[in-house]
Amino acid sequence: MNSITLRFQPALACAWRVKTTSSSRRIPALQLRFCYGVSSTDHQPPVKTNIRHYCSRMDQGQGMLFRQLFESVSSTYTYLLADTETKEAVLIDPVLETVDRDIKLIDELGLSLKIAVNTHCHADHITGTGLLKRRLFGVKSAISKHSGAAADILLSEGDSVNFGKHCLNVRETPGHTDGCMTLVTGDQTMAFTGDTLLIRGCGRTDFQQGCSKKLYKSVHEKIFTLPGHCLIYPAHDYKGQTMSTVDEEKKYNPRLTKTLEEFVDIMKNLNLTRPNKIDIAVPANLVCGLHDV
Ligand SMILES: N[C@@H](CCC(=O)N[C@@H](CSS)C(=O)NCC(=O)O)C(=O)O
Repeated sequence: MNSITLRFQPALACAWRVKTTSSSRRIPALQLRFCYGVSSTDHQPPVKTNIRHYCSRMDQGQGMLFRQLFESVSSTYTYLLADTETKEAVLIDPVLETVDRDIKLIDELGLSLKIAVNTHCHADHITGTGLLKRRLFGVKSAISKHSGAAADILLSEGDSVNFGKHCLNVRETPGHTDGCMTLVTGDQTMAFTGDTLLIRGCGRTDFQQGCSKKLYKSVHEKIFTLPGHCLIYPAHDYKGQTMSTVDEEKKYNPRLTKTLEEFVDIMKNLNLTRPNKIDIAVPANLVCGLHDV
């Protein structure tokens, strides 16, 4: 079992003492444009999303800061989690175009970003991980070892990503891709499901290493076995939904409440168009979103 503990790494601790504040860790670089727009999937009505920069939800009362951030072109959620005492932070699924926003927030909150983790090798947008590594001193990238992507930390089942007194435990949930993971907080109150489980939906299984049987098994064995009150935070939502719970999805998910055979049939007939950016996003994400990082 591989535990990525941030607090006690001597090399990093030394680096932090030299570079005392999070803003001093910044490396000035690219000016990125914010993109706002309209997003949709084929089978869902388009939703105008340009009024929402991000939504937020604060603190479970356990000394954990939590923010849900939104990128409106790819309808991607990025999640910022931090220990309110040590200020160590983790970012889940950052997007290239919103790196400036993320760095600004991290600075404003006085946090020190330690790990930028991707729940899988995304096909619809380029990850912000590489640029974050370039812009913020000491940030490590992380992704599943089954993703085939390069990163500083290659995660697998049972590993944990620690930030201060908090942690995210890795559950491998293949199906949308082979390297999909769900990250679960130590107290099992929050699960970051990537594209494995979406709110009242799930990730498509028609490209990369997609397999609907694997996805069904992953959801039923690794997510639906979490406590019913565990909050579900997906990597995308195309309808403005922000969160769900295990109990809700077990009851109301129109795909995953079906039998395996019915599910496979539903997934075969989604008829979704290929993501617009797939041909640039996948090769870029295999190298952390940027070459030479
Ligand atoms: N139109 C978007 C892509 C939308 C899409 O395919 N979303 C994926 C997750 S990102 S690879 C998905 O699994 N959707 C499942 C669903 O039921 O919508 C674009 O061009 O980027």
